[in-house]
Amino acid sequence: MMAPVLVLSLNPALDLSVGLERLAPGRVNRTRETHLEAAGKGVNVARVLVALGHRVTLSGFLGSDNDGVFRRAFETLGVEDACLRVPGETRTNVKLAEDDGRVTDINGPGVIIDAEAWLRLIGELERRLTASTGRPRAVVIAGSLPPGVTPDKLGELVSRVRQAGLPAWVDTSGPALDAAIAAGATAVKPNEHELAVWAGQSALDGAARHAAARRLRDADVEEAVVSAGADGVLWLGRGGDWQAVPPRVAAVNTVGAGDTLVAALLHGVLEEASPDAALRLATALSAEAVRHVGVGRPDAADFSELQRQTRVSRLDEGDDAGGALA
Ligand SMILES: O=P(O)(O)OC[C@H]1O[C@](O)(CO)[C@@H](O)[C@@H]1O
Repeated sequence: MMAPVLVLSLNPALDLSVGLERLAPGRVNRTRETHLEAAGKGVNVARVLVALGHRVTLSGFLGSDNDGVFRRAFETLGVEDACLRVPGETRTNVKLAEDDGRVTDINGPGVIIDAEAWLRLIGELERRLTASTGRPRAVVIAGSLPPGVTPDKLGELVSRVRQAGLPAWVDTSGPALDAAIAAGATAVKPNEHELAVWAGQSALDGAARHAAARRLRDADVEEAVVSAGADGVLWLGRGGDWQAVPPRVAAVNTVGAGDTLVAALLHGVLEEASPDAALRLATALSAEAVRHVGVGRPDAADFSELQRQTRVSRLDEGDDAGGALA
């Protein structure tokens, strides 16, 4: 079994994925298929880490009124369920996936977290960070903040993880991203839009995106990772500046691709893979994810081929890197 990881999902979601030919706003639409799944960024990260062989404990908050789908998913996956139950329902997020690959996300705010629930989470985190056995090797905090959890509170989680001497990988956006960076997050993964917001610009591409990613790393982040859909991934970290471009795939549903990237890249770092092999695996798995509803499947029959077709290059030296992580 590979390194144990603690994942904090502060704002999980039931994802209702709806496949339809073309969305006609304001009209009656007929769906082709619908699929309800336990999700949210932290839950998706946990799924991928488990598929890659890690022991995963998931904590955070779940509404006690509708936790059945989550309980069953965690049991099936073999994820240790350390989620705290709070009164109410976990939000349902709707994902409208049209035939041309366009996806419309409709995400709810989440269940209200009061001071008592927050203290319970801090207690749970401290127990995990100081456990004499099964202590995690890394902590991932992924997703938006539910009502009642301020960016400062997210910063408190990051600080506690860092004070315990563990890496904190954070995938969030807006003021929460600022707070995570200020608190010393080890790694952050905005997408290109979230990076533009962070950089105070309307949009970023090419050299401007690379420059903003450099600023992010220089904000004292060890690993700055930027996902940009079919344009690929920028990874500026301790192993240098890297870029990966995935092979073209038929996009069915892009939801979960970024979560797949975070999990698979952390896997590579924990397993001490070379930067090019780690980035190749993570980028290829993220491309695999967009071919269907849900996260990337490392057991896909053509996964080695997807890795082989992923172009990885070093930006600060200019040499093309080869090799795939088995
Ligand atoms: O926490 P946020 O930013 O609202 O995002 C939640 C959504 O993100 C996803 O995890 C995909 O990244 C979905 O499963 C979920 O509905």
